[in-house]
Amino acid sequence: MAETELMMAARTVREKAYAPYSGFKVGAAILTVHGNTHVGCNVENVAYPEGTCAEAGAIAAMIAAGETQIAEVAVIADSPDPVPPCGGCRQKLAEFAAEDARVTLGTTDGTIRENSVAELLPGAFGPGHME
Ligand SMILES: O=c1ccn([C@H]2C[C@H](O)[C@@H](CO)O2)c(=O)[nH]1
Ligand SMILES: [Zn+2]
Repeated sequence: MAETELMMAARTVREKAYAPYSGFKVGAAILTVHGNTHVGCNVENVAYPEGTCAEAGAIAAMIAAGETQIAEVAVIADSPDPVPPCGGCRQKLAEFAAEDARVTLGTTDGTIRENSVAELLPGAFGPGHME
């Protein structure tokens, strides 16, 4: 099956990742409910915990562009199996995406896996828990 435009956007931004410490480049692309695409890549730091994930970069770009509603997400890495977002990124995605929003995880060789946001973060902490 042909790769989606969203995955192609993630594939392209992945090349720009700054990952000299892990050598593991990741690209992420967000499609918003308004039909716009925002991309991000991982940005590492010599102080390792200061590094940021590709998903976080794409979310930051979306917010900087004035949008808050994620319709779909694509994430890509050069790995044997599709790499799932880390725990922190699952919570970040849940902040801006409906539970049924699709997250497509891909490898550079074309394997994909699809999950909803709710599948990635079941029982998510949300605003309702603070009422
Ligand atoms: O979903 C993921 C998983 C990992 N990474 C990055 C963080 C770090 O720079 C490198 C290795 O963990 O991959 C992401 O950007 N997104
Ligand atoms: Zn992450």
